[in-house]
Amino acid sequence: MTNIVVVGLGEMGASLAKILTAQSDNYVVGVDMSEQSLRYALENHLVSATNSRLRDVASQADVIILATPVTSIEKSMQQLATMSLKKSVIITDTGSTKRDIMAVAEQVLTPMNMKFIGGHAMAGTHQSGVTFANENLYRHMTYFLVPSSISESSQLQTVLQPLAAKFMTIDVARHDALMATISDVPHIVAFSLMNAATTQLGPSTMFGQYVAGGFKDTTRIAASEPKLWADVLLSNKEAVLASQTQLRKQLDLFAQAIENNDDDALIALISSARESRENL
Ligand SMILES: NC(=O)c1ccc[n+]([C@@H]2O[C@H](COP(=O)([O-])OP(=O)(O)OC[C@H]3O[C@@H](n4cnc5c(N)ncnc54)[C@H](O)[C@@H]3O)[C@@H](O)[C@H]2O)c1
Ligand SMILES: O=C(O)C(=O)C[C@]1(C(=O)O)C=C[C@H](O)C=C1
Repeated sequence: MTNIVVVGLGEMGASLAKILTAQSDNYVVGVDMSEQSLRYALENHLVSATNSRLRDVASQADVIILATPVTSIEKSMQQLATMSLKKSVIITDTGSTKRDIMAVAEQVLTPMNMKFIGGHAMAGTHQSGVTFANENLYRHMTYFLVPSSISESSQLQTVLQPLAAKFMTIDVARHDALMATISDVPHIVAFSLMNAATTQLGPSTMFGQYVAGGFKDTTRIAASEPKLWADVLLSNKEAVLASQTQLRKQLDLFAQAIENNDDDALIALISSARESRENL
């Protein structure tokens, strides 16, 4: 029997818990600060048992999965470093950025000989909370793994095999630079588009009836959880700011071309984007 503790029963954690609980050789304990989420998880068989305190269940765990916002993941890692855990325990997380989390791992877990493997699935949606548990969330999706200096990922991959994800080992710097461009700045763009629209048009209830696919597609992720995204953006500060500079340059190129009535420049900019999007 593999004892798995999942901390944070939101979309990512509850989906993991649901898939792992369905395996008869797993015993999955869900931990969350929301009593309501714990009750929902138990009633809907997403977990085998629940507890509101990591401290009460960590010592029995073979695998601990931290699936809360990034700053809470770091706090849990610091708490785990002070606890008496199984020697063989594997600790992992689901955080969207890896630099700060891996730094905490090396700072507090490695000295205690606790193995940590950073995890991040390129899955999920703008929705949050336990009711969005989805057993197909990870299927065929890229799942990045970042082992610490004393760990390797094969054992964790075996435990997570039921997710049917595509596991890929990656180094921290490459991961976070990639995320800045393909996930973090796109969220900033969606938040900014939404705020720019309401600044110009008033509350979205005033213009919602007129929007079609263009606005809906480009702003879906503006409905994401604020604390989660504040944590992501601040934990990938340098890469996000660098990527945002590139975006600003692109916006300036469009502004210039429009200002100059430069049809050729606009067509070149749009054609280049169109070709890249078609080849995505
Ligand atoms: N949503 C996505 O698209 C996505 C994708 C990949 C990775 N992630 C990462 O996975 C993590 C979880 O994201 P999510 O979308 O599942 O979030 P979520 O908002 O759906 O769920 C977070 C859960 O953590 C609980 N929680 C928060 N702080 C806690 C604490 N200190 N102790 C116990 N429980 C706590 C909340 O009650 C909630 O149930 C984040 O680090 C996020 O960056 C999210
Ligand atoms: O599809 C969405 O709603 C997402 O935001 C998923 C998404 C992304 O593509 O940026 C969000 C955060 C990541 O950590 C991984 C995936």
